[in-house]
Amino acid sequence: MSKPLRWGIISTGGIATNFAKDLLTDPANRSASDVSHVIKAIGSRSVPSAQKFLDMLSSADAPADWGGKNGSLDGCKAHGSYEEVYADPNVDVVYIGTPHTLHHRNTKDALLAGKHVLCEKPFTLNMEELDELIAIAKEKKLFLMEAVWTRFHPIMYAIQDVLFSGKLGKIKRFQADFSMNFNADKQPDSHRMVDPALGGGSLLDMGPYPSVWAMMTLFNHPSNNKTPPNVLFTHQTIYKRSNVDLNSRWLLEFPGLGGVQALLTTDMATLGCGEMTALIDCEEASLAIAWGPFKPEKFWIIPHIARKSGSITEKTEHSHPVVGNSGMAYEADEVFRCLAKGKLESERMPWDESKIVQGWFDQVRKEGTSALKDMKGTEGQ
Ligand SMILES: NC(=O)C1=CN([C@@H]2O[C@H](COP(=O)(O)OP(=O)(O)OC[C@H]3O[C@@H](n4cnc5c(N)ncnc54)[C@H](OP(=O)(O)O)[C@@H]3O)[C@@H](O)[C@H]2O)C=CC1
Ligand SMILES: O=C1OC[C@@H](O)[C@H](O)[C@H]1O
Repeated sequence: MSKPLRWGIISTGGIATNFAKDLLTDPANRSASDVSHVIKAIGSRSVPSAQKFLDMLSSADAPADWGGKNGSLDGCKAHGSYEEVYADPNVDVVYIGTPHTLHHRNTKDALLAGKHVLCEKPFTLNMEELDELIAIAKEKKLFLMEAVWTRFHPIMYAIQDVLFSGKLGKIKRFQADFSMNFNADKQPDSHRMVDPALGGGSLLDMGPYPSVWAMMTLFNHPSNNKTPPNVLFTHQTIYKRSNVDLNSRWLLEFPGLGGVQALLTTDMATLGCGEMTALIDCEEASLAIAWGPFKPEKFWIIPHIARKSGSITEKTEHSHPVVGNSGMAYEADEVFRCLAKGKLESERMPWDESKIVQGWFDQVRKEGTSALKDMKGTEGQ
């Protein structure tokens, strides 16, 4: 195994907490004998908050307590600015867990300081920002990846195996949804789901998940030959209080799959059914993916028995849990493996696929009426 990968963590919010804890879990519990992660720096907008985060990691419960006991936090510094993490010589790669509108600024600063970057979803606010980051990564020969963790989960590989084997026949129709009630009315104006200045609304926060299922099952289907879909229509309903989108819908058509249509939806004010997140209707049966869209652990193959068609006769349940971590360690392992091989981008989460999804979001925003419609990014700044 190569040397441990030395992480710097930018921000101390909800997801940075989950990610950092997962770095401290035992890779053996997820059968990853070839990786090793250590955390060398925490960056927050204030020293007390960085220190509090470090203290929390140092006293984390199982399974994240493994790292503390095994030296993964040794020499970790609590910095009162993000810049100090970018400049820290003990850091190889920076994880960015800030609100959406800061992703471009933070990633650019880290790359310009010579660090590899794993940045939370959605990668950027618009295509121009993303193009600029990719150009910098290429020029400086640095690794760059959008942290779409679901791509690396055991269930994603299992679902692709079933669909790509052809045993369900051709895919005919697709729908995927992320609906959850964020109780926006009860949140302060500054909440990242409410505030347009932080990239609020359902599209940018929740949209990566219906998108990941469409990308991994349809776009990456061998018969599709990586042909990008057309966006047939888009719609957004607006939250009057702050003018962000309460829900978004967009309909894709995949010419490479004979015109399969995919309806993608997000809602931040409506609870979905809570059982299912995506449905893929195929010739021989349907494949239904359990909730939640970010980390389902089960899927079902459902025969067309009632309609007396299809060759599959039994409904079957398939369980593929995340093991020994909360689901974010797999993407960290991908970063380790890519860097060990000297790669600048991941084949499982390539730049071009981030760009396809970014293109959908740009179109949905431009065709909608939210405050984010004409919002300028920070590219070039
Ligand atoms: N992969 C996944 O499952 C998930 C991903 N996410 C993504 O992670 C990112 C952050 O989400 P989440 O952790 O829920 O957000 P939080 O609001 O919990 O945390 C965001 C952090 O960003 C830092 N920050 C810097 N500037 C600001 C600002 N102006 N306002 C607020 N915070 C600021 C703060 O850290 P500090 O004060 O230390 O600088 C803050 O704690 C988003 O991109 C989101 O889409 C979110 C949830 C799940
Ligand atoms: O990425 C995410 O997944 C889980 C959701 O609760 C969260 O809002 C979103 O950012």
